[in-house]
Amino acid sequence: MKNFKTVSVAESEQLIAAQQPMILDCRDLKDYRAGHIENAMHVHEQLRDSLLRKADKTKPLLIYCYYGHASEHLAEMFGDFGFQAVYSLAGGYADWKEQHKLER
Ligand SMILES: O=S(=O)([O-])[S-]
Repeated sequence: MKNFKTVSVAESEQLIAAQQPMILDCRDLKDYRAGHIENAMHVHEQLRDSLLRKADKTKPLLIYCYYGHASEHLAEMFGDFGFQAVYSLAGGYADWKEQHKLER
């Protein structure tokens, strides 16, 4: 059984507004620096490992990457470690940006 949920941009916005998840960006650092979802943290290996070991497993977690593939693997890993509410952004930052471009 899948231990995380895939969410659209619209669903992720609702999630952010309602539950203030921890937001993890697993793209390259330079791309994170060039722009990221507000309040997202860049996940490097060390942060990932320390979160897996020490973070509150009941706190929702929203993970995104470029197009929504890498984030699924990471989401699965957090799910395997017992995190209870893990979400992967379908379409990744590309979709997020596209959506926000259209709104402007
Ligand atoms: O970031 S990605 O795995 O979707 S290309």
